[in-house]
Amino acid sequence: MRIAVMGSGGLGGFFGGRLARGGADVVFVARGAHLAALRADGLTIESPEDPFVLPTVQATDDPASIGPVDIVLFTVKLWDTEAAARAIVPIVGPGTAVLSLQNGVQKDDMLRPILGDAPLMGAIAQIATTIARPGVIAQTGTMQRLVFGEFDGSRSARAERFLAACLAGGIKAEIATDIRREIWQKFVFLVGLSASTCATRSPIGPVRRNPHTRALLLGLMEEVVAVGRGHGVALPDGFAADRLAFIDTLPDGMVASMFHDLAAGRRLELPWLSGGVVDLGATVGVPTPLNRTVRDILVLHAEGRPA
Ligand SMILES: NC(=O)C1=CN([C@@H]2O[C@H](COP(=O)(O)OP(=O)(O)OC[C@H]3O[C@@H](n4cnc5c(N)ncnc54)[C@H](OP(=O)(O)O)[C@@H]3O)[C@@H](O)[C@H]2O)C=CC1
Ligand SMILES: CC(C)(CO)C(=O)C(=O)O
Repeated sequence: MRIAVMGSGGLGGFFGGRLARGGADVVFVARGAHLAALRADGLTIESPEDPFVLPTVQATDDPASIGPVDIVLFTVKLWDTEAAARAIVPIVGPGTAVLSLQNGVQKDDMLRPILGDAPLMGAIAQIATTIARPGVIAQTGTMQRLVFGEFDGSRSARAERFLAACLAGGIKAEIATDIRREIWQKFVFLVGLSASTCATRSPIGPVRRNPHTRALLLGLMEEVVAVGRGHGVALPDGFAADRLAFIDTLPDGMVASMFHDLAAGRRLELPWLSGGVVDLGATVGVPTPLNRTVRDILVLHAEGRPA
């Protein structure tokens, strides 16, 4: 199976590395010092449960040079989506599936005008990874799960083939029957975690223990559920409370990736997290005052600190 990883950072480097280890023919699209390191020294995955090194990998900054592929793992930050989507047009053939593992619920709608409906397969990733240094991806914790599926709910041959490639590489993967709901379910949790930890500048432990911030966390997630339902997604009753119970099982020091970006003065995916909740709420008349407040508190940091 020939796979291109469009954006070989924390997420793409980790899953692309495991797919290559499992025997897939993987080409990593990267740039700058990270690309130079991948070419010179291969890819290193630092992980508490399963570290490994691929001494040589195929890496390029020019997707057009790759030729048609079976799968594109689309793993750039959300602000790079349109440019990266245009760059992969030459490698998307009639049988190619494009899986955006990005966060948020608007990602596939951003890809659709550029790539069309047919290549898109829905997907979510549950993992915590980052580029530790050029050529090196670090995984925090041991959680790793990849869920994907066709938007029409069918169990397609291309999804089955990709599942087999994932399992061969040691990825905990599964095919979903309702991938849109899966994407929203992750969104509920992620918006709660990112908004509450970033707004309070605190990891999740203290947030969930204090009654005021606990209520804020629950309220943020309840708004996402209401917006999702407004958009026709069958999120179950009590789903926000269910996610709060899940959050109670996380380590005290857990934060969202947006917290790391905020702390480091990097650009934020805020417009597609709490900002996305506000925008999508407005289109269906669902009020989102808590997410609006978080967005408005953080918006001055959304472009990152000037260099
Ligand atoms: N990391 C994680 O644990 C998780 C991340 N996600 C989501 O996945 C997405 C990706 O996140 P993450 O992997 O952390 O981000 P990273 O910044 O680590 O990786 C993205 C990589 O793509 C590169 N890139 C962007 N555009 C191009 C281009 N045109 N050509 C070549 N390389 C390009 C970036 O390069 P440069 O640095 O030069 O911009 C960067 O190396 C986000 O939406 C995030 O929310 C979801 C679940 C977990
Ligand atoms: C919460 C987590 C780590 C789950 O994958 C995530 O997606 C993020 O912080 O961006």
